[in-house]
Amino acid sequence: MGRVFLIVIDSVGIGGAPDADQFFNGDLPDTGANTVAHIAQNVGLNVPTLAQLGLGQAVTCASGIALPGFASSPSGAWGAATEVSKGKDTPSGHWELAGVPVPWDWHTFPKATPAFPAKVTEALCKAAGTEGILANCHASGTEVIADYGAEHLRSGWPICYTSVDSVLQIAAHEEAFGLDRLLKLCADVAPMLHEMKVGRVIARPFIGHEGAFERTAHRKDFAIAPPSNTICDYVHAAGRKVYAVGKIGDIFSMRGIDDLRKGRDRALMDHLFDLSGEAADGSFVFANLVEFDSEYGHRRDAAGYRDHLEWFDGRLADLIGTLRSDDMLIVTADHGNDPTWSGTDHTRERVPVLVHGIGARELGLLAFTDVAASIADYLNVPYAGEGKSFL
Ligand SMILES: O=P(O)(O)O[C@H]1O[C@H](CO)[C@@H](O)[C@H]1O
Ligand SMILES: [Mn+2]
Ligand SMILES: [Mn+2]
Repeated sequence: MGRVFLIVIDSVGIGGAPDADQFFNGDLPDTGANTVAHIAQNVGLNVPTLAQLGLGQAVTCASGIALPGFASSPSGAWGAATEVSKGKDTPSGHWELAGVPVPWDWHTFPKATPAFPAKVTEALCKAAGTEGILANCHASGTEVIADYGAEHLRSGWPICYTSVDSVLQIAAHEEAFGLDRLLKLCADVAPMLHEMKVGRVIARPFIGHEGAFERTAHRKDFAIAPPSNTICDYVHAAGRKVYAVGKIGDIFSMRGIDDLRKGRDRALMDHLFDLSGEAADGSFVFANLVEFDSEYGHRRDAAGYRDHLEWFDGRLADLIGTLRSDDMLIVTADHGNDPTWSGTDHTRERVPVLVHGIGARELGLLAFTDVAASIADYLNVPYAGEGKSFL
């Protein structure tokens, strides 16, 4: 029996979200944001594997923009999916791809200083054993450690910040503050934040000294559990194996997941090659590659984003070459993060749905939940979630 490989390339949006005007970066709405098209138009983009799967057609389907130089007759099945959840964040996107649109309004913090209400600050101080916290505002994670890292080393106070997403992020020095202490701090305050419908408390450890602080790979997300069964739960309940690669374990609070493999994107691709060889018959491999978003999208680095896409494209060609003829592979995304846009936040966009293994055809405009319904259909497992199979 074939397997399904679902790869979320984090933030690789293709524009055209009908509700983009309701989402903002600073004062500017996300209307017109288009991660893939703007990278291609501004710094060039050579991704023959994704193009062959139908990326160019998906961009046109999502946003009406025609990209020159992309394959004219794809050999994959291609579509563009529209999100309905009222959040342009990672959990919203992944849960909805997994069949569960978010049923509530996320709690976000105001763009003010202090951003956090007194009860949250008090809980942070109590859990950290400190007199106060640093930052307490909206910030970019690399800038906030450059701005407050030295003060953090002097005072020992954790650096607490947020964004337009429903997050409370805590940055602390891995050696001076301690990684275990940071993780415990996040775990201690997470239940209170989840109660407030704040989606995630995120540990953001860093190392280095003044002028040369650097985040490490030990980031950990403490996320609210999905409100109902996801495709992982359905596949797992049917007695099939579910393999998570990258952040997927955190995003789904490990629910319905049998096996977790982590690392940076390059290592995650290696895990996918291993799983192409060893994943069980009828299993589901669910991967997230985050560096498009964390290293290039939020940093507004279009050339870096392009280079990472081109690296992925080459590895994807090789990965497809190792799959079995009865496997299905889907490449999609969870939201946009247009590196040419204003601000440093995600952008509300449609996402590509590029499918290898079901022949060449146009899937057209899809719902995010159609991805989950199609995976259940392909694996022939009972599924009572939302969405319609595109098979
Ligand atoms: O600037 P950094 O710390 O990377 O923050 C980003 O990471 C958060 C979680 O993905 C997002 O909400 C965004 O603010
Ligand atoms: Mn994301
Ligand atoms: Mn992000």
